[in-house]
Amino acid sequence: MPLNPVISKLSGKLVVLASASPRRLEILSNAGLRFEVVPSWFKETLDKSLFKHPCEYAVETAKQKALEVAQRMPFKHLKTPDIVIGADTVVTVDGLILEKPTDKQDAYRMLSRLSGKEHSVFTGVAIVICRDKNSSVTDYKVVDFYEETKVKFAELSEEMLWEYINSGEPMDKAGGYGIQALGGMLVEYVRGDFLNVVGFPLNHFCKQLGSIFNSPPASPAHKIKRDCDEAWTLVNKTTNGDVELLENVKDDSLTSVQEQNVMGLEFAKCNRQDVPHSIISLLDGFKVSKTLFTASKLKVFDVLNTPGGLTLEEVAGQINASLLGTERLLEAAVSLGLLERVRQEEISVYRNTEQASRFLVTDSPVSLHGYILHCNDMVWPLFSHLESAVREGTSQHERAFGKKKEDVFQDVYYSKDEVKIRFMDAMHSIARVTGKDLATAFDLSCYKTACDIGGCTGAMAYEFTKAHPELSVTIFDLPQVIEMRRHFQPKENDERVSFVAGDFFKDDLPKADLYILARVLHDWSDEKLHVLLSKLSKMWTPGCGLLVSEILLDEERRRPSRALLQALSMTEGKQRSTAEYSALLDKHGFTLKHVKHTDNLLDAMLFVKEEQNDKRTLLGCSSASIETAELE
Ligand SMILES: Cc1cn([C@H]2C[C@H](O)[C@@H](COP(=O)(O)OP(=O)(O)OP(=O)(O)O)O2)c(=O)[nH]c1=O
Repeated sequence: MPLNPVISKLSGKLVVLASASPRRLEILSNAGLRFEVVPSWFKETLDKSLFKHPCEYAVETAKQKALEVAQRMPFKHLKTPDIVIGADTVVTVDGLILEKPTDKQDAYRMLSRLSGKEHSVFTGVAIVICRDKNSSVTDYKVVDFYEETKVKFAELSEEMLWEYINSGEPMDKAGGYGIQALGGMLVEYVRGDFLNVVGFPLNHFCKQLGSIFNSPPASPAHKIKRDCDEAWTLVNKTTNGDVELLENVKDDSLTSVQEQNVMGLEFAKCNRQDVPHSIISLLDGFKVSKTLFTASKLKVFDVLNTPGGLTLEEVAGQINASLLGTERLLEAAVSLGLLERVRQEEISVYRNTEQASRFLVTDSPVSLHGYILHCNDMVWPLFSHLESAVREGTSQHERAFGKKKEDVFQDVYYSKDEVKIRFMDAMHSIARVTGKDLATAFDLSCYKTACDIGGCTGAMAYEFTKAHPELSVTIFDLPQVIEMRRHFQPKENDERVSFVAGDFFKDDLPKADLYILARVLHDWSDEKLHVLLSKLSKMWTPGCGLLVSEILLDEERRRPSRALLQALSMTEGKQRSTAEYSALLDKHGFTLKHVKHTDNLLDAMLFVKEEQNDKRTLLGCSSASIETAELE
């Protein structure tokens, strides 16, 4: 009697392991599974930057490995497998994904990065179920999942490192080590499934097989909480009634994983059903935000922007704060992955993680510092009156800032220079982080002049001119904003960027081929927007385009929660879905042509006006770009 009844269900089926890994072969055959090995030819070259989380990268690679074998076998091996199993193991540390080292130097870089630290090992697994529909067509269903294990390395001396590298063991292993052999000596502790580190999460795999092959799940559906978004989208698209049970818990599982991820807390440990992990994370969310705000306000990330890092005493001295308070702040920031603590010559020093250096240091080109301070100084006080906002259905500016507000932009935010600059800095941060993605979201080669309405400091405009050498951009914003923009002079001077002062609700807009409305529409009610959109519509000439950038809600208005949370403190505007924006603009004759979900803070939509049937004249773009401009 095999230990796991599911394994026996596979007897008589052609099961294929799409992997050359001897470790996977050993783990699965030790479990009593009978299978053939057909190594995958899929090259592990997916663009890592396209994945929100390393687990998604590992899962997608595993899926591609398995599908490649499933599709090749009927032709090359002249038989169709029943099940193909693919897997991919990656090590993640400091926001980086480490795969197999390319050479000894690469192994050295990986291992010295892991030295003295805890890291995560993710194995993504894909189970492809193949069914011959007829002699020439095979139907594939994919179930995928991942497992995370935490591993802590001891401090490794140079001598140990090189001795281990010269043993040859690191070269075919993710992260450059093999925990099951000599590499085991480098490890202080392991949290989670050991076999997952070795390359295959056997326990989780058996549970998944149980779900697929009809045996009732070992416990209620929540068992699958650790699966990621991609996996269940696929299940949803491709599987039959058996797996719909899993699909039903999709939303719960996503909420749990996503919310925890957003807060920078550890990934859900969802094996325990009796602990409300996701609720605890939500409960702690405000502490997480405030830790980030405080560290940013005290310029901890600027102070730590030095190559070697600083001791606690040095940081406390530089930020002029108490030793105990600084220690608590730094330790909390370490736990959130914002800082790391390493031992150097018997003393502990703190240093920025790569993410912090990139996004939290004030003078980084993509710094979020300005936006973080805005959240601390302007949004936090509003949220502390959320209960009143909900009861009254009104903005809480008066309670939070002691000032009645008529027009949020002119009265509260822009009343003092210091406040103006802080607000502009927030917009400037967001524009710098999102600008490149928005500028390259669509083929804009047919436009020569653009007008960025409410373009603030011009940070977005500079990204557009950088991406499009033929384009000139005029920023149209309030006179006070244009006057204050001198505080945000760009490093390089670009003569193709100019500024015009005016109020987009009252004054004439500059003439342009392309209008840009980035992060403007959500701030206003439909009624107010009709004023702006009518004006835009009147100035419209054939060939013009309108690029709208916002956080786009899904059609059920459930995600991303970032948009809905932002709405809680909004004044008169609202967050909208793509269809809602489309309907709003449609009233003024604008037709949505293309939508781009950028995976950045803002998404993009491109609108045109179809006054005649001849799209070519209207868009003024080449026929090739017209085809790609069709709505997805
Ligand atoms: C971290 C770690 C990884 N590994 C191995 C597991 C995997 O075989 C390898 C990660 O590379 P993978 O690309 O996941 O797998 P692979 O190239 O060996 O095989 P295939 O692509 O054909 O499936 O690293 C260990 O053996 N021990 C360890 O401690």
